[in-house]
Amino acid sequence: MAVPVLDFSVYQLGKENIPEADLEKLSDELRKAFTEVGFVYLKNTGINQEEVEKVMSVSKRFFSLPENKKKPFSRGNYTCNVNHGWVSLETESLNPHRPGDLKEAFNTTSLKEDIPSEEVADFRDTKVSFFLRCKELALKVLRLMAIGLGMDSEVFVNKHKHIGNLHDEVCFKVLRMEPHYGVSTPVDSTRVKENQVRCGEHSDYGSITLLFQSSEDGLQVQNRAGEFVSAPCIPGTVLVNIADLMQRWTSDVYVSVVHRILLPPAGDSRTRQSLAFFVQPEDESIIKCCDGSDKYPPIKTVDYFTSRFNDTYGKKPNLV
Ligand SMILES: O=C(O)CCC(=O)C(=O)O
Ligand SMILES: [Fe+2]
Repeated sequence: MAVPVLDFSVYQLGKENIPEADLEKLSDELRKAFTEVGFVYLKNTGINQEEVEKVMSVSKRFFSLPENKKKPFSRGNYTCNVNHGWVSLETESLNPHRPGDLKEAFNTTSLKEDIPSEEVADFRDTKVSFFLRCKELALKVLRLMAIGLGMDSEVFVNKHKHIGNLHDEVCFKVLRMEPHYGVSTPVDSTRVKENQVRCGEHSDYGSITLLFQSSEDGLQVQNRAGEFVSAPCIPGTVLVNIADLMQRWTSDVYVSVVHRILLPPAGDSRTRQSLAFFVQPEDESIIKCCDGSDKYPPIKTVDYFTSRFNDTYGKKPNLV
C-alpha cells in the first residue's frame, strides 16, 4: 500500500479553536494511516518548501566545511546532551548488522547550545526557528493521534512538554547522504563496503518523526507484505511516521514501520539531504499501554532509549 497523503489545512500551524467536526475527521484519517501504514504525508501544514530549502542550504554549507572545522562540534563533545552535535560519515549503523551508514548528520537537541554559527552564518538561527515550527506541528499531530483513539487530546502531549529545553532529548537532525563515498573524496564505488547502504533498515525509537527529503528521494518503507516501497519527496509535504515507543504506548495500534535508504543506482552521483525531527517523551516519563491492557510492561523512556542507542552506536555483531 502506498503512503497516503492527508490535507492538514484545517489544523495548520497558527490555527487553533477549529470546529470539533474538522478535528474528528482529521484524527480519523490520521488513525487510519497510522494503523494501516505507519507513515503519512501531510500537506498544507503551514511549513512550506521554502523554509525546508533554507535549512537544507545552510546545512549544506556546514557539511561542506573541512573535517577539522567540523570535528570540534562532534556528538559527545557537549555537556548538555550526549546526542547533540556532528555525526561523521559511517559513525551510525541504523541496522547494526551492516557497516556504518554512508551519511553525515548534525543533531540539535538543546536550543541554547552553541552550534557552529561562526563558521556558517545562520546555521544556528535557521535550525532553531525550524525546530520550533516542527515542535508546534508535532504537538498538533500528537493531539490528533490521541483524539483518534478516543482519548483526551492531551494524553500524549502531556509527556512532551519540554521539547527544546535543556536536557530534553527531542532531536532535530539534518542529514547528508553520499552517493557512494564522501564528496570530499573522489566518488569511488570500490570503497563501499559489502552490504553498506546510506541508511540501514530500522524503525525510529521515540513517538513520531517528521521528515523532509530533498528531491533525490531514496527512502523506502516496508509494507505489511514485507516489501520495501518507495516514499518519494513530495514537495511542500511533511512525511510523518510512528516510532517504536509510540507503538508500544498504543499497544500496537499505531504501527512503527521499518524503513531504509539504499545506495542510489549506478551513475547517480547526486547528494541526498533530509531533515528529521525525532519526537520522544521526556526521559523520566513512564510509558504504559494507553488502553490499560498492560500488553507491554511500563518502561521509563530513558531506559528504553539507552538500550536502543547502544545498538546504533555500539559494537557491530557479525555483518549480514
Ligand atoms: O533521511 C531520511 O529520509 C530518513 C532518515 C531516517 O530514517 C533516520 O535517520 O531515522
Ligand atoms: Fe528513521
